[in-house]
Amino acid sequence: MTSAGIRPPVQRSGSHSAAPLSPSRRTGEESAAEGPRRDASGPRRPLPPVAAPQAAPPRTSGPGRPAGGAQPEVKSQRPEKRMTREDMLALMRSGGLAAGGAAPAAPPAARPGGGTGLRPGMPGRPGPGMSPRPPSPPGPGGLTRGPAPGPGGGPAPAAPATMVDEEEERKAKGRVGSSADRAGRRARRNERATERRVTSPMPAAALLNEDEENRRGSRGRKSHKQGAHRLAAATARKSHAEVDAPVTIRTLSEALGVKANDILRKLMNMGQMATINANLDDDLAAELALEFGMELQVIHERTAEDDFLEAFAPPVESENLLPRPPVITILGHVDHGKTSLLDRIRKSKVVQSESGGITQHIGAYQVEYNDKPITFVDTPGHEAFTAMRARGANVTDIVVLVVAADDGVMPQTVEAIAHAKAANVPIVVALNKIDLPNVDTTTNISKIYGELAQQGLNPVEWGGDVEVVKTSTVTGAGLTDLLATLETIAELHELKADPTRPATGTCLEASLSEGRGVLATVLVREGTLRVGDIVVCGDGFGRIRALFDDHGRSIEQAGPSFPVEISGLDVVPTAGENFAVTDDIARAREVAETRRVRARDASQAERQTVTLENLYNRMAEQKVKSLNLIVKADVQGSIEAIVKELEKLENAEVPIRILLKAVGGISESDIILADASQAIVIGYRVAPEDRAITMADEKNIEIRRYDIIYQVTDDVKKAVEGMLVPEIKEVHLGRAVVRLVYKISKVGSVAGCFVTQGVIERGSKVRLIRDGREIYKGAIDALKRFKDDVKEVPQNFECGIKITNFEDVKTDDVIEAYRVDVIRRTL
Ligand SMILES: Nc1nc2c(ncn2[C@@H]2O[C@H](COP(=O)(O)OP(=O)(O)OP(=O)(O)O)[C@@H](O)[C@H]2O)c(=O)[nH]1
Repeated sequence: MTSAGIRPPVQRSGSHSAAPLSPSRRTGEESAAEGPRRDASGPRRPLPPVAAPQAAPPRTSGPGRPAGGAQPEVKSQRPEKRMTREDMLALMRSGGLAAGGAAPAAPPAARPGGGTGLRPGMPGRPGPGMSPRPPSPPGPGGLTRGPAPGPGGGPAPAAPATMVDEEEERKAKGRVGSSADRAGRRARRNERATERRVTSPMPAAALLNEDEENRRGSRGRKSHKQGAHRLAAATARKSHAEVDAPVTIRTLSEALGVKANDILRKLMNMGQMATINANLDDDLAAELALEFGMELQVIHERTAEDDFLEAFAPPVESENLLPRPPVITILGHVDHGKTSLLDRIRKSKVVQSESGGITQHIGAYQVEYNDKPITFVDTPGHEAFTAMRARGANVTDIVVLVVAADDGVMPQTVEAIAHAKAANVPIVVALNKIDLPNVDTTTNISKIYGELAQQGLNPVEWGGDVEVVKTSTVTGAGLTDLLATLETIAELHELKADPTRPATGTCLEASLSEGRGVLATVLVREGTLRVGDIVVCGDGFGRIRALFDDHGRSIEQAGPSFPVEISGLDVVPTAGENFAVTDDIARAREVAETRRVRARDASQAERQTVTLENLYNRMAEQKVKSLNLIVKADVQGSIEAIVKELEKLENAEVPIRILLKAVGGISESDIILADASQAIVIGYRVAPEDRAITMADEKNIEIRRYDIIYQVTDDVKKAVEGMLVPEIKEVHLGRAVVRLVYKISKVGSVAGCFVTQGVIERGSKVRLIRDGREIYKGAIDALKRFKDDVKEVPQNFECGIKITNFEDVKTDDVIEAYRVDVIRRTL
């Protein structure tokens, strides 16, 4: 098989929109998107002793605060500690509240007189207590006044910095000038800082920069540098990013503005290891981007094939859609009369103008019934039928299942049923050879009806929905009924196509003929194929030199559902390949050549198939919609027992489809069916044939062998449970009211908050409530207490909150924090 098999019809138009975050990698209760949270099952931890006022170091008016000194400003013994303006400055200084940012090593001096910088009633912010002050030199103790950071806060990591700082740092790195130069630069910076102090109505950020300069000593330079990168990443955050395909960790890191190491860490959390230059598939890249709060668009260069594949877009409802003939495939057990049935139908129902003996030229033909054509595809058996489907070419609208009345349902009948069911097409049973004298029309037929019903084909006569037509290819009995039934079913399905489009369809068979070159029998599905059309078929292309119908007559054009033989392709395509007409020979060549290259690559690439373990992922990716099983067992009794047990696992959300249940070893046919149907093969006390093992290896089909029934059901149950959409439970954490909003350049709006209830946790989800109405839903990007990143802030404490991608936060807004628990469901 080449990469040229039928592909999904609609292709991207220049770019590929990243898929939404797939739940595939978040099994159970783990979900990185939910951010850090407590164990859903465990009781909430007691609030940390963040605010123990007794423990608070005393505050002094100077930068250095000797331990145990007086604490004149703090009169209240309440656990509440209001965050002062200095605190907030320190908070911003520490990296503007960037997630993962860290506290600076040293804060500015504490404000004499204290003050509650976050108090809403503060006159004309900044008020007296917040009057801009030049930064003080760092001192021991810094702003660690009041409650120490909660246990979650931990030791302050490396300090982040602003983009400006990063720029300075960059300059500093390449510094070659004299100390005089540096002094000059510093003077200019101080000048700018003074200007800012004078003119800025909200000098916090300005102060931050200046103070950053001041406190940046040789010792702090390294940590600053680390912090600068971190902040650069954080501040560069946006809600949308674009990256060219193929995406690597490196290019993704650049596009998102986050460190490659952080991406690698996320990947590791997902259980995947990668190197910085490893290619990521688009979905994974998008998922990783979402982990950093960004939507990712992967830009793919548009190729000739992308344009070409647009031809396969499904027909749009339009006035051009006209009824088309049904395409029928005949399947059944060996010797039950498939060929005879086809011959008989053809001989008796060929177009009247046909004269003389009938020679079947191609593997498909049309007959007319009630002046309407019906197309029959003459495939050599259900394996070919399924192999074609495995290539994505589901050419059949209806299957006629031939069952000999003297023989009944046989192993290959069962297989044929499975293949037809897997193709999801209606089945009409032709109960053949009813002319045979040993066929008792009552006993034999009701026995066969029972066998059919056992296979899920309940005859209409028994109140089911499967039409069974009694036929004889010897007498011709029932053939007209069969055609009438097929016509009715086709009408019910309203099969339509647009004959005005450029033709597309499927290659049914192909060969190389001496003198005539490459000949391919194709079935037109949409549009009209004409002599002279430029065609790409699989990895071949060419201009159609001649068209022949199923009687070998040269024709000029062929419409929907019409089988024709074409000549003019440059290479022999494989049965099941698609074809499409294009108007540009250069593009046709380009597409064909690209496909040849891809075919070579694809043969080396690993196939993505379904296993019991990866079912959940595949389902989440919408690549699998049910659990498809093929059950082969030693005896009928085992099958019945397994099926009965599996029925107990039935549920509406994850249908279990047993495509085939049969006695006997696992054959190649089973593997082909599994391949085409994304099914898992279950062998109960049976072994696979050698060729089946080889094929299963080649196609990466999972064969699971058991000898105890409960092991089968246990495994299947686990798989079904894994496929159930997990329960999403929202857990309220706490509320905080916004008392003051700081706009910090390159960081954005930081809400100075007071926690009124519960606890606010870093990484929790939030709702922003204004005047009783929810106006935004998002997540906490950073949570600070004074200068420190903290894991959580309990009731009656102040904190700084930066909400991811939200700048419109206002005083008196309420921030409601919650977490989302993803609970794995069981049956
Ligand atoms: N009496 C009787 N014999 C039939 C009928 N249909 C087919 N046969 C005979 O059954 C035998 C097998 O018929 P085929 O048409 O070759 O069966 P098949 O299913 O195509 O067989 P394979 O191609 O080998 O899978 C032939 O000898 C036919 O003449 C029927 O309706 N009545």
